[in-house]
Amino acid sequence: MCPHQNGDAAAPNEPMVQIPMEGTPSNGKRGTSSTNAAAVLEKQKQNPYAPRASDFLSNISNFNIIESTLREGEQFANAFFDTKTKIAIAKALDAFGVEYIELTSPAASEQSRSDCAAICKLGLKAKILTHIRCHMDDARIAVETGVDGVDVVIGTSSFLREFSHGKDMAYITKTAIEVIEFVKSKGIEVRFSSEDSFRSDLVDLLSIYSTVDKIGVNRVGIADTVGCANPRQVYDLVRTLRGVVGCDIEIHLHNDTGMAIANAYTALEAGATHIDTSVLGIGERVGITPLGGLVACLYAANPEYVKSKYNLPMLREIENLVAEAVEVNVPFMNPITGYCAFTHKAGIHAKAILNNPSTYEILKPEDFGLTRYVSIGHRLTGWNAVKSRVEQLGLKLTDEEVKDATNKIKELADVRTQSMDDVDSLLRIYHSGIQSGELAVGQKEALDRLLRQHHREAKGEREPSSSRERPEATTA
Ligand SMILES: CC(=O)SCCNC(=O)CCNC(=O)[C@H](O)C(C)(C)COP(=O)(O)OP(=O)(O)OC[C@H]1O[C@@H](n2cnc3c(N)ncnc32)[C@H](O)[C@@H]1OP(=O)(O)O
Ligand SMILES: O=C(O)CCC(=O)C(=O)O
Ligand SMILES: [Zn+2]
Repeated sequence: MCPHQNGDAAAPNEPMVQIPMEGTPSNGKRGTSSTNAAAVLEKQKQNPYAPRASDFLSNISNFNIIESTLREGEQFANAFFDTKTKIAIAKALDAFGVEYIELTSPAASEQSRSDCAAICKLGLKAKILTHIRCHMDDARIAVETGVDGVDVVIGTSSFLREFSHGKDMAYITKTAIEVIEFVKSKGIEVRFSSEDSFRSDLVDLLSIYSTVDKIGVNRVGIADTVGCANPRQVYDLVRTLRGVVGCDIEIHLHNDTGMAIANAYTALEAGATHIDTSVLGIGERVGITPLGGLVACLYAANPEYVKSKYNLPMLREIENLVAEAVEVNVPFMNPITGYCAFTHKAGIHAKAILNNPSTYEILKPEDFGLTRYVSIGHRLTGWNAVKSRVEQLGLKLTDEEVKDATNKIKELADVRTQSMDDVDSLLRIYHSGIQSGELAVGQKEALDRLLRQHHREAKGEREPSSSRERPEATTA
């Protein structure tokens, strides 16, 4: 079980030191889209990766999240959300600050319809959307639920036209107009999306988007339904569409090849305004752009893009809520909340992290209500990490002595990873040996004797800790 799911911060099965957050220098900030051209050019001279003047289309500092855990997420094979769980997830997402919450079609089942109506009555700040087929029957049910908007979708690729609904572009266009005008007549938002956009004919796409834009659709949506798109294709399609429609542009990206976060970021750079996410990325197959991963990616561009809008420390709680609801663990490599997301191990990393966490961290754990750790009791450790533990324990050792003790930790860790208790006892024994004069730097046999003596004394009081013991994280 991941420690996060026990409500604990990241902490792998190794001894770790929690290190201070104070005085952490801010991450290198990149300019915003409002930066003037001269400043941008100057910045580019210093950093070729800084935003370019041509990035005028970019919405990375100004975007909306359409959170689809309660629609796309319900399509995850393991998902079953009862009413109570749906309400808990909707409330948590609202408290986090997402702009929109998308719900399963009320045409799916009677329970789906009544849950949709119930969530609409919660009075959340987030706008509530439901997601329907491009069909008048679905639209009539949707507008009666009390939603703030309806997301309409229909497949435009040859695959879907042939093997799903069997309709041609003329029929799709005619029905889209009818459904959009009907939803608009109810005074609520309407979005039109082409399913499987990246395998659709570009002329067909631009033609239907242009038509629905002209009749006043609020947003058009692009969907990488099969997860086949790469960032360059996403950039090209969104940028082209940006030149064709005046309305907002939403994008929905599946993660079959692991591109969903990169593609979402690129879509914003190209002028998309709304990104679909789900918590932990759950959805059909391997799902879509994960909320946490998107937040991490935008934070890395500039922390203010997300800090100003979202309650970042809630992310872990929301992920745990959804993970529990769909009976999965938060993946160990999950951005931000993964088991070891803020744990540093190798000696070279540990030294630099202790001097300045930004050396090896692009995300500040404290911004997410999380804690940074340095792992010590392993063969990759270094004397700087050990010294920081020595200081935390209030022991007085010279640098030479810390290096000597570090050699012993490495020798022991070559056999098995040392727990925090193991490291602490070794350091205390080493320290008292030095204080009493029983030990001096380099006296390996004397140190071994003192350690053996300690183990004999401890025997019977407690079992030696196992190499995979749950670590204690100590406060700095
Ligand atoms: C890529 C996506 O994730 S899109 C969203 C997917 N979401 C859902 O499917 C919601 C849950 N779905 C359901 O509960 C059901 O599939 C329902 C209620 C929507 C439809 O159920 P059924 O009427 O039994 O049809 P079934 O699911 O077998 O087939 C889908 C039907 O919708 C039609 N269809 C498929 N996509 C669309 C579309 N975008 N617009 C209009 N009609 C469509 C198909 O042609 C088929 O029609 P048919 O009954 O004439 O064969
Ligand atoms: O409505 C949309 O834009 C996307 C629908 C969907 O889930 C998909 O195409 O994968
Ligand atoms: Zn999808």
